[in-house]
Amino acid sequence: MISLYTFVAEGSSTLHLLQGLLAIVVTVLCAQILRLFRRSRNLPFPPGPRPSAIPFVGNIADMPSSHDWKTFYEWGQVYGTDCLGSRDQVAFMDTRVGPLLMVEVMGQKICIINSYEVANDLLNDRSLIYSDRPAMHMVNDLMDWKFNMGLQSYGPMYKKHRKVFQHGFNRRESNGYQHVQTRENTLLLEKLLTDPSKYDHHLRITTGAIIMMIGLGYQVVENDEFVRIAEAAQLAMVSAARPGAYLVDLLPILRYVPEWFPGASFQKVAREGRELSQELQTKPFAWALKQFDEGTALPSFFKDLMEHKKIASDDPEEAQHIIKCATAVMYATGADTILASTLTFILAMLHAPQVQKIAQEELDRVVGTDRLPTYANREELPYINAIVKESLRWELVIPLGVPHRAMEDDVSSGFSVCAFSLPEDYFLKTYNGYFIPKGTTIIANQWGISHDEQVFSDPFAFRPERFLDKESPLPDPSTIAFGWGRRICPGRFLAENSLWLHVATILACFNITPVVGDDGKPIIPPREYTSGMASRPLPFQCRIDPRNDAAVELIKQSVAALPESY
Ligand code: HEM
Repeated sequence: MISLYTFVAEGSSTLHLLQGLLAIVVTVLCAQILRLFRRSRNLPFPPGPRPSAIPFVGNIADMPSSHDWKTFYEWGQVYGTDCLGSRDQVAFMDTRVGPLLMVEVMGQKICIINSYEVANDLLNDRSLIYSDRPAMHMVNDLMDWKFNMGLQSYGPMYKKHRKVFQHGFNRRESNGYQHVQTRENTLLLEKLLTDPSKYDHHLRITTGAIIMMIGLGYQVVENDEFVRIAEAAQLAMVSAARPGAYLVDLLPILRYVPEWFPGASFQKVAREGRELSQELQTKPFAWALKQFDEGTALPSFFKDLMEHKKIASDDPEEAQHIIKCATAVMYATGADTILASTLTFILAMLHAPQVQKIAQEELDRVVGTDRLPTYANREELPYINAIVKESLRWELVIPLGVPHRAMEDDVSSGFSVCAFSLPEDYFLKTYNGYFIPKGTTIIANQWGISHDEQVFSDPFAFRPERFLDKESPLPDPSTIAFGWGRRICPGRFLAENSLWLHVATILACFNITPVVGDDGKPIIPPREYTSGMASRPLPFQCRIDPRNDAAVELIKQSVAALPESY
């Protein structure tokens, strides 16, 4: 029997035990709070413009309204040397455009990377923690672009979507589509011969035709409805997807504000974008499905996936949904990007006429003038290959890439010898002295990286020669222009194949020259580009004339030799 004394005694020892436990819990909690406090107080974030004194709004007033990549590059020059890090790191950072910056907008931290090394360190080497996407409420939720795996969070469903792209557009599969690119490109040469002033229109049709045939087995026609839908939907999306373009991305509650509410004009933009997105997802797919069911579908990415549904998912319904999304993504993103890079190449030929001459000399020497260059000549044409690289570097199709998101605090093991002493674990919690917390949006300023003059000297000049120096090779621009790590563009092999053929064959057959003004002087169009997630040259005039009679004859013969249809 327990006496009152024992009860009190046992009760008091239980009490002591509880007190002891409580003390431990409180100590652990305090330590955690202190750690968090110390982290937020002491661990420095990367440098950047000073935020507003008004709480929460942060750098909203500093954010550019267009061509953000140029502002971010300029910020790099201003804030570049404000860094911690090892002596080597300081020397490295002192001489460069600021490699890593941070701003905060409405509580959202945004890291901007201006350096190839930092982009590689974070987005390639640590892609395990940097492969997510920010939520992008305007585009994903309001405009219904959730179908686009390029904007999806990194998780099991995203991985299924990504797998079908890896399967369809790895290097070997992409090379399997060269016959489509060759045919459509030959038809492009004929159009350039007949009506050169509409070169941009012809290129638009060609890039659309290539993507529609490869994606769906669909042959485009003049004023094609599917091309129109894809272009309009894509345009709406890239305008809205620019980081910080819409407040709803930072204040998701605004999603519920009705369209009629004063100041809610973004809801109208969203509704129009949503209608286009829905057309994009359903109309071409319904056409392709009909062909497939009737047994008349031509070989394509779509047909291959329908015949091997298990690549997408073991569940047939889910598989069909993934295939529908993948084909819509393919023609929504594929055509415009290839078009933009080819337009950049044409603009560059006006800015660097000597490049054209050297390329034509190489083509005449290696390929001759009685046939068109083909993919089989690729290895033998280093200067043409260098023009393709320089076109991807000189101006970027997606200047800021697609934003990534840190899924964890970056706890790299970077270390440093500093002028002042810091706790031992300090550099275990930072990237070269800076702390990048979970949830930070990461923007790789691909335009800034490609114009870092410590890497690419005279970065604004179009100089393919820079890639011919075997002694000190430069980073390949395709390792910048197509993005990073696990989110790297899965269409890059296909895109490079298209761009290469456009460059090689256009230069083999035509001279690209400026139009001449009334004063008899050549008019070199300025390097002006559209703003948004994707960018392309503003419309410009140029002359595209056949090099000689032999070139005219060559194009005619090449077209005549094409098979009637696919
Ligand atoms: C010159 C042409 C192209 C350029 C410059 C380009 C560039 C890019 C870039 C920068 C990204 C973001 C990568 C990242 O998050 O780090 C991307 C993603 C993507 N691209 Fe491309 N791209 C091109 C052509 C294509 C083509 C032809 C296709 C389709 C076959 C395609 C399909 C995609 C897809 C599906 C994604 C999303 C990848 C993901 O989030 O996992 N792209 N592209």
